[in-house]
Amino acid sequence: KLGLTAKKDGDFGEWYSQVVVESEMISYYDVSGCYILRPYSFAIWDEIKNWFDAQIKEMGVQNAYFPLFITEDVLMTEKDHVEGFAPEVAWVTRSGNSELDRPIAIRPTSETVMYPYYAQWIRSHRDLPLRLNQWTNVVRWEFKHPTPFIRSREFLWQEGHTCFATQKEAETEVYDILDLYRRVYEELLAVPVCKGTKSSKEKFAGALFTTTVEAFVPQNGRGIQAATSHCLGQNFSKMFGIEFETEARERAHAWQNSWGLTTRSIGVMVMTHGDDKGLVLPPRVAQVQAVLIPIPNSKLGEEAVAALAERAADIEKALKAAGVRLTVDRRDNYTPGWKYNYWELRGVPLRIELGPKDMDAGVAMLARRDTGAKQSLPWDQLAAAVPKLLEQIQAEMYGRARSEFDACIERVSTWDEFMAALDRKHMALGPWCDEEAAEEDVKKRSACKDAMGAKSLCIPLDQPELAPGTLCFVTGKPAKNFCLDKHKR
Ligand SMILES: O=C1CCCN[C@@H]1CCCn1cnc2cc(F)c(Cl)cc2c1=O
Ligand SMILES: [Mg+2]
Repeated sequence: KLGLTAKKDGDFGEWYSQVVVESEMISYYDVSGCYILRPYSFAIWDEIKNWFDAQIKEMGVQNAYFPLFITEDVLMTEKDHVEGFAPEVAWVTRSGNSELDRPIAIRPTSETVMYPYYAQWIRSHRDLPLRLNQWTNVVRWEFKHPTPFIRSREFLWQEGHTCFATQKEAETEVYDILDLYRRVYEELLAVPVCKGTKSSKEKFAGALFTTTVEAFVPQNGRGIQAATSHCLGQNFSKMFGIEFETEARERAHAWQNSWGLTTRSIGVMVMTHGDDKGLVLPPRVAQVQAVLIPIPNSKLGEEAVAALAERAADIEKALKAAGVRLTVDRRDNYTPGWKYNYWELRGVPLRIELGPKDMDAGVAMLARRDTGAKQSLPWDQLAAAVPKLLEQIQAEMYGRARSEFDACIERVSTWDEFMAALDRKHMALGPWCDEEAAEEDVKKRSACKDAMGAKSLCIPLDQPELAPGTLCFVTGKPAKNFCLDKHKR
């Protein structure tokens, strides 16, 4: 069975689920909230991992691996840090048929696993900076509706945990990493994001401040936290005793950061670019960037069949030599039309047709997956043109998504304008006093029968001009900055 029955502008959730399953990215699994990442989606995680890993290694970050398990005592090192999260911690309580005398937690994140050892390893300023990262899975037994890639009880991520001697070094890294996250989304996944700082209510309680890249799904008006980079200050180093002797022979607590990007990024890419025919993959992360489909004409003699096979082999060789990740679909048990649907469903950025007319004319017909545009090219121009066309597709996919994202942000200065923007499933960028009371107020006043009110996504790093005397659109107090909000559903 090929193709989708749901429409992206119809039942979005059903459309999304069909796309990720029919394109063979995901299989549902018999433990609820868990999914199988099949090769087609794992290849995208590989691309993201290869790029990001090379970047952080260039910054001097090293990879390591810490255990999956956390003892109850260690997890509870900072009771109030954990208490809000306690319901989502998964525990091992027995092995075989013998109960463990103390339950052991499965890591939901690794601060409490790593930091007691950071305290052992860091003694002197010479041991700093210590910058470790791990590519792992984590488990959070969430009860909200699970969605492939977006919210699952086990997911893959990288978690970076770094220690510095000074606040300045730590803060610089927070923003360096945040920009790498922006680049993962904008340059690899062609997904626009907004860089910002979380409000005090939305930030991670253990952090001094939290920075984030926020994505947006116009179809359902939902903002999505796409990655996060925290400055932890000295909160955790004081909690875990990560102290060092400074050059002036004084004792000081390390300044720490932690930062994470998860497989949610794949889901955001699917939601942003997919259409009613299925996936649309950005060429940078597409395992198959182009598929060549030779179309034999059974009426012609075997010399035509041989010529087609030879030409296909020539084109394959030339494009692979040009660095194009190409597949040739030579299956003789499917029609060309069937193959077109098959590769469109899988979002392959470029189809190259080689039919009888093309053979006569010495050309190949190129069809773009993102726009459907077709163009024919002489064989000897393919090796130069196809890589450029793939780059053009990447840039235009980003450009279209960026302008749609920007069109979904409405500047507001009054409560009514704020509610109107949210009701249009847009984000609202408004001047506010940046106080928790204002956020509580927004959440309560905006909660109407169907939506659960609004929440703030972030305080964008890139702030509009705040005219003196501008008032908070919620409390009427003097505004401090602009905050980006969206409907919570
Ligand atoms: O977001 C990141 C980036 C990567 C490293 N970690 C931080 C903070 C994670 C917050 N957080 C998030 N979720 C959690 C869930 C839990 F069950 C427990 Cl016990 C703790 C947490 C928790 O601390
Ligand atoms: Mg959570």
